[in-house]
Amino acid sequence: MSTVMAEQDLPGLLIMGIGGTHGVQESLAALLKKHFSVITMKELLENKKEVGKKIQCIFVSEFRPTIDQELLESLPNLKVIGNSGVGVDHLNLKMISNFGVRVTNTPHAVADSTADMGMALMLASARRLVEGSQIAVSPDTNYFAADWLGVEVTRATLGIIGMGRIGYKVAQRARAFEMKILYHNRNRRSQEEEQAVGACYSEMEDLLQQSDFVMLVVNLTPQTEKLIGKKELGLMKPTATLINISRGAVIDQDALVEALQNKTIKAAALDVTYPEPLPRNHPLLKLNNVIITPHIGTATVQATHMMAEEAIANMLSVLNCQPIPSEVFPQ
Ligand SMILES: O=C(O)C(=O)CO
Repeated sequence: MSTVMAEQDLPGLLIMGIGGTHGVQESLAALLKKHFSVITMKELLENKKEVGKKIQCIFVSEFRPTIDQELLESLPNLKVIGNSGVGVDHLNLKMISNFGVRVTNTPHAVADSTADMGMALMLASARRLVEGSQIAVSPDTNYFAADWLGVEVTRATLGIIGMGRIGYKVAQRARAFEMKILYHNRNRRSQEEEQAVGACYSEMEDLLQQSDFVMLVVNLTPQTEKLIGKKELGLMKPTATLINISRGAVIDQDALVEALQNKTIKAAALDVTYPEPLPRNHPLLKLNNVIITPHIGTATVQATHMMAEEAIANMLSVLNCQPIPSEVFPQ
């Protein structure tokens, strides 16, 4: 007897995202279809009453759509929202939990690609890659590298703010560049963990004063909103670079613009901004000491697949009443 469930017997899963015809890349839709009867937003909107009853899970892919009260009211059998990604600041956790719905995230799948992105931004900013690329393709071929010298990250001091999974992976990578690594975190890492990557715990103020590169890797919470403002930027060296791979709102962006314009700090490299994308007339887009990428920390073939796999495992655990690998709770 076959143990493969017929499509109509699989739990209904709503995909919320904007890529491809299913709301995610086709390859991810195929992965999800092995375990779920996949329903698109369009199908739900066409027949809310009937289709709504079938949905037990929502898979939130990369584009952070709104999950509001009205949507939750239309899904009486919803049990879990499987977020693809670690940050859940786009979800109203309290409101969702009032509906008895669990929320899960994917902290393991995102760690390597996001840490790589932090390193990529640090190196790109230090070695002025974006400017270099523009010069290389410009009509003016009469350029001198000596006019736009970069700096080396090797043996420089890196201050990591937020030493969770991603922060720690950044430290592992930075060690290969012989960097002096300072970190600040709510909870200090064990001595063994610190020694394994050669990282020293530091108070925020000391970290900001001593680092050549400051990298933000914290979750966005009410405690970390505008964690880096005028005062903190003022503590940084005028030769220092601020790198953000967490969330845009962790920085007071007006203060950052001012600090970059006044050369309080040398440069910024941001994978995240507030809002995303920035309005095209935003002053950050006019500065040549800034690199901005469009929140692509996990935009790799490998990470998107691992995130889907981690989210699937989380959602199936909820449906099967098993221990949930990565559940997120309201604060
Ligand atoms: O996983 C997330 O939430 C990210 O934003 C990674 O860049």
